[in-house]
Amino acid sequence: METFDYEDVQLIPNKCVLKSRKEADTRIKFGPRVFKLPVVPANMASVIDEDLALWLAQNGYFYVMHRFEPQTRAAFVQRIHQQGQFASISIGIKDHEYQLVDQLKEMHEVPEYITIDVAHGHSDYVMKMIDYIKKKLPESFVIVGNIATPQAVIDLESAGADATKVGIGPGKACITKLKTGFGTGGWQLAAIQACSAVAHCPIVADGGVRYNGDIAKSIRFGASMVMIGSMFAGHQESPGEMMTIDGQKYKKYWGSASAVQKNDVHNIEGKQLLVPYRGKISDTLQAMQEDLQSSISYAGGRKLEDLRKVDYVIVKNSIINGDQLGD
Ligand SMILES: NC(=O)C1=CN([C@@H]2O[C@H](COP(=O)(O)OP(=O)(O)OC[C@H]3O[C@@H](n4cnc5c(N)ncnc54)[C@H](OP(=O)(O)O)[C@@H]3O)[C@@H](O)[C@H]2O)C=CC1
Ligand SMILES: Nc1nc2c(ncn2[C@@H]2O[C@H](COP(=O)(O)O)[C@@H](O)[C@H]2O)c(=O)[nH]1
Repeated sequence: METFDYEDVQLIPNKCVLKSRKEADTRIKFGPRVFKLPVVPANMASVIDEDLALWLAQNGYFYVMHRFEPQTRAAFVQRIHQQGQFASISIGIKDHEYQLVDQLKEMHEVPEYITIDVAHGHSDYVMKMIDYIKKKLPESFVIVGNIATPQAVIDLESAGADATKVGIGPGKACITKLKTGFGTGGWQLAAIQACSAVAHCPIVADGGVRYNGDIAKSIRFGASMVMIGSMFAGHQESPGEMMTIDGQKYKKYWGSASAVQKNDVHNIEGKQLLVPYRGKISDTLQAMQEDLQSSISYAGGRKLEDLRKVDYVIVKNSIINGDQLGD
């Protein structure tokens, strides 16, 4: 298999058919709804909270609320539905997580989207949870992750997944590749290509995006939606604490499997770091939209799908993407 990552690939332009980049359509139908952009902030406690989730929904963006305040999830679904917005939550696979599914069913509060969020998603226990959700809440669109291989896509789609989320180890706050030797770190883009080649359902590319152009590359290699953590963690609206060092502003960004998140020292596969402060999230989303419109124009197209057809070259190869172990 040919391996490559975001920084190894350049897409090749085609003749432009647009008078203005504003004509390029970045909308995506994902599950039951259409969103302005094929981009979603990561379902991490350092990236999203309930206020940001509501803002994203109200403004036409997809969101996935994290699962690290487990007792608040049912009330969140109820509250966001009362405000006329869609509910999109995360769930784990431990025994107590089945009670949340039961509770939502009893409350008649069906989330439009449920993301099964575990480190190693290609698992019998994940398939058991898919089966349970599909029996109890069949109207929910179920996204399942994280995975790294075509076989995982095949198995999870067979088990009922409506979308699969690809990316083990490419994240900025991730140390899985260093601690376990496993994952898609250094070949995340090739993993997206391999997984999408067998997929019948949408693929979410998750982790490793460092520049807006990586969104277009993700779409080119088969993603329908792109999940991003570090590039969304530094905003005014982001949950992390603000810090000022030598006059520069930063926000804290920590992994979901970090000691900070787990409050534990066992099975740590994430770290905490500082990311530059970036101001309002609406400005970042606007810039992402403009850059993606420009990408569509370079592709010689009018809409997102036109990115799928462009040629590319591999310009070099990388392994670790510049990431390092934390303290
Ligand atoms: N995308 C990525 O590269 C990664 C993402 N993460 C994120 O960190 C968070 C915590 O994930 P996770 O630890 O799975 O959540 P949980 O703590 O909920 O663990 C999931 C369950 O699966 C079991 N399990 C078995 N094998 C594994 C394995 N290799 N890795 C993890 N669990 C395993 C765990 O048991 P036990 O703990 O006893 O083994 C536990 O019961 C999630 O949000 C996840 O997305 C974490 C690592 C990698
Ligand atoms: N191995 C780990 N991966 C993690 C952890 N927390 C989150 N993640 C994954 O990273 C992406 C975001 O990646 P980024 O490159 O955009 O910052 C996120 O969606 C998860 O899949 C962790 O503790 N360990």
